[in-house]
Amino acid sequence: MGGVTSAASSPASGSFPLSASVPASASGPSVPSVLGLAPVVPVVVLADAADAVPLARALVAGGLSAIEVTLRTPAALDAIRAIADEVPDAVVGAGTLLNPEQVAAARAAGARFLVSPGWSPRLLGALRDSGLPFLPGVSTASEVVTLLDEGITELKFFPAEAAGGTAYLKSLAAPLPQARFCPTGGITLASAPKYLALPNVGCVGGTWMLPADALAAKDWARIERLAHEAAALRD
Ligand SMILES: O=C(O)C(=O)C[C@H](O)[C@H](O)COP(=O)(O)O
Repeated sequence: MGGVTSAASSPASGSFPLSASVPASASGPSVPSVLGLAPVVPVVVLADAADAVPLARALVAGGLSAIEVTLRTPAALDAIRAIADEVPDAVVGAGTLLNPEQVAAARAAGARFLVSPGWSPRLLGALRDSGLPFLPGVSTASEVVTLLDEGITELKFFPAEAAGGTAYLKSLAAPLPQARFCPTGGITLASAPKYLALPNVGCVGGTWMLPADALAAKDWARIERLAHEAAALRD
């Protein structure tokens, strides 16, 4: 596993104007890889932070211990904090990060990895400086080339199904084999194995194990069963 290499390699000087606006990460030990955490990462949208701990316990019990909590709701930071404090077997991360302020807030809440649906130079600088493993979202070959040039080899492919799915990822693998992805967006229990079989895919993200009606009913047993089914995809 290559790990998140952004801290290790700096762009060739003058190679791309982005270099000027992306602060170099503080040097330090390399951080673990998001793609190495788990084959399936549940993407959680929580309306009520009180649901965070029982939900995380159900996911962990089902075998999904890397959990991305999206910053799409006001409850998200409290949810991350609660999982970090009370579910030691979970590895909680923050998703839907759009700006440096959210990166700082997610890190302070206890997020251990960071995910964004896309990237900007400012956001990328904050992700790098966080010292945490991160996955910036991309959906085109040019973005992959741009971020590879910045020394970043682990990426989220979003929105996976809408942007071209497995065929697109296969096409990227030929010229850009060093880029590895966590495809997310529209992936299901049925389609996940096709993604996980690709050499440039390290994990997939999705919400299929978190149906809205199960969340609304606080049906943690059902979510645990669905998590178990998803976790079995690694076998
Ligand atoms: O919130 C983010 O940061 C995102 O990038 C969006 C999520 O990855 C998708 O919402 C996944 O949801 P499904 O398509 O239901 O699997």
